[in-house]
This record gives sequence, C-alpha cells and structure tokens, in this order.
Amino acid sequence: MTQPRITLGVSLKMYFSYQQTLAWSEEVAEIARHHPAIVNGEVGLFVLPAFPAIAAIGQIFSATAVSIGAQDLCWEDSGAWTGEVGGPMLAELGCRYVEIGHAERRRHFAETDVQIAAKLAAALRNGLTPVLCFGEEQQLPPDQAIATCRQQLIAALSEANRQQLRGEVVLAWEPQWAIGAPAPAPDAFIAEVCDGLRQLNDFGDFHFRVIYGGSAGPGLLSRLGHQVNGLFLGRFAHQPAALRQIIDEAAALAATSPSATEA
Ligand SMILES: O=C(CO)COP(=O)(O)O
Repeated sequence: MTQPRITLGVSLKMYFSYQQTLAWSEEVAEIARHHPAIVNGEVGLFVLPAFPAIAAIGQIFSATAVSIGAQDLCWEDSGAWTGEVGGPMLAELGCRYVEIGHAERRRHFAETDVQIAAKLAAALRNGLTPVLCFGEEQQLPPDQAIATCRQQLIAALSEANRQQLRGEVVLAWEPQWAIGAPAPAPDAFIAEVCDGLRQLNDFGDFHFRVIYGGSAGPGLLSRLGHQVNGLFLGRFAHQPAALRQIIDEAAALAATSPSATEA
C-alpha cells in the first residue's frame, strides 16, 4: 500500500458511548466517502475506538479509505490472559493499526518500557502497524526533549529489533504535558522536535512516519506545514466538522508536499 502524504489518526479514548461511537463514525465515513484527498489516498485517516466498537465501525468504514485500529493489545497472541485482547483477533477484526504505550496507559496502568516493547513486537508479528506513543513528561528544551524521546524509542523498539521484526511504525510524539491541555505545544517547539526525531536513524530497519499529538486541532497542521507527517487527534476531533477542517488542511499540505511536486 502506498504511503499517504499526510497521516491523521483519531483515538476516541473512552470518551464516547457505543452509540455515540457509531454515530460519530457514520458522520466521519460520510465525509471520507466524498473527500478527494481521502479517496485518492493522499491523506490517510485511521480511527481507534474502544475495543467493543471495533467490529461495528469496521462495517461503517468498510466502503471508505479510512483504516481502523485498537487502542492497545496484549503482548501475547492467545491463552490465559484474562481481560486482554491479542493481535490475531485485532487482525481478524480488520484492524490495520494498534496504539501502543500511550501516556495514559503508562501513567494509570503502570505500563513499562519492557511491556511496551513486547507489545510493539506483537503488533508487527501480527501484521498490524504500531502507533507508538512516546513523549517527555515535563516541558524541556527541544534538544533535551529529543534526547528523552530517543531513549524511549530505543526501549520501545528493542524487542522488535531483537526478533528482527520489520515494518512500518507510526511514531506518535505526544509531549505528556500537552495532552488534555487547552492548547498544543508551541509551533516552533513541535517543528524543532519533529525535525530532530526524523533525523534519528539508530533504531533499526523500520519505516517511520512522525505525527504530533497533544491537544492538536484545527489550524495546527496549516501552521506547522511539512514539519510533521501528520497529527494524532483526541478531543478536538470529536466534532466531525472540526475533523473535516483538519482533513482539508491535510489535503492542502499534501498537495504541496515535496513528493507531490516531484510526481
Ligand atoms: O492523547 C492524545 C491522542 O491520543 C491527545 O489527546 P488530546 O488531543 O485530547 O489532548
């Protein structure tokens, strides 16, 4: 599958009820069916609902170019793991993506670097694209933020490297202090850290896309331009009209991407 020029992801976290998730998905599917940049694949959109809604939204998005995924997975594929969901079942349900290591899982569920690394390996083993979340806890100068993120990435990719797993990994950089905040991190800071992250090349043989998350919403992508490969959205995608605006911004950016002008 060719790579989209701009990638947009939405995690619905645990905000919506089951019925709200379906209603929101119907509206977003309607947008996606008609939006040229989604239809032609220049802008990629993936949606990560709560586990029980995966099958139903898979149906809703089935006639669109929107991909679906999960917000977590078990590091084991099957067996006596009460309450967990394994990669094989996610793949069976039509998931293309799976989120790993979100700050809320690290904080509230005490997920460790070792577990996150094992989950990332499980995702790749099952043909799922990991959306690897990482980011510094406190506000730091850009060079220190990059160094902190680098350590997290080395840890998260270590098990996949050890098992010589390969594939595409979406790097969702989310400074923890910018998650759930009124506004995203400052534009210049995002640009500098994303640039630094893209230049890191000591992680192994993966194909990376770097997307920014943390109170991202309409307007941000236009301001950042080609400094990011896309956005990972939370609350500010809850209104389908706001998401449509972000897709419009992504489409405008995709049309001016270096690879677009070369083509
Ligand atoms: O954590 C995020 C996406 O997973 C960002 O959430 P908010 O945009 O709601 O801060």
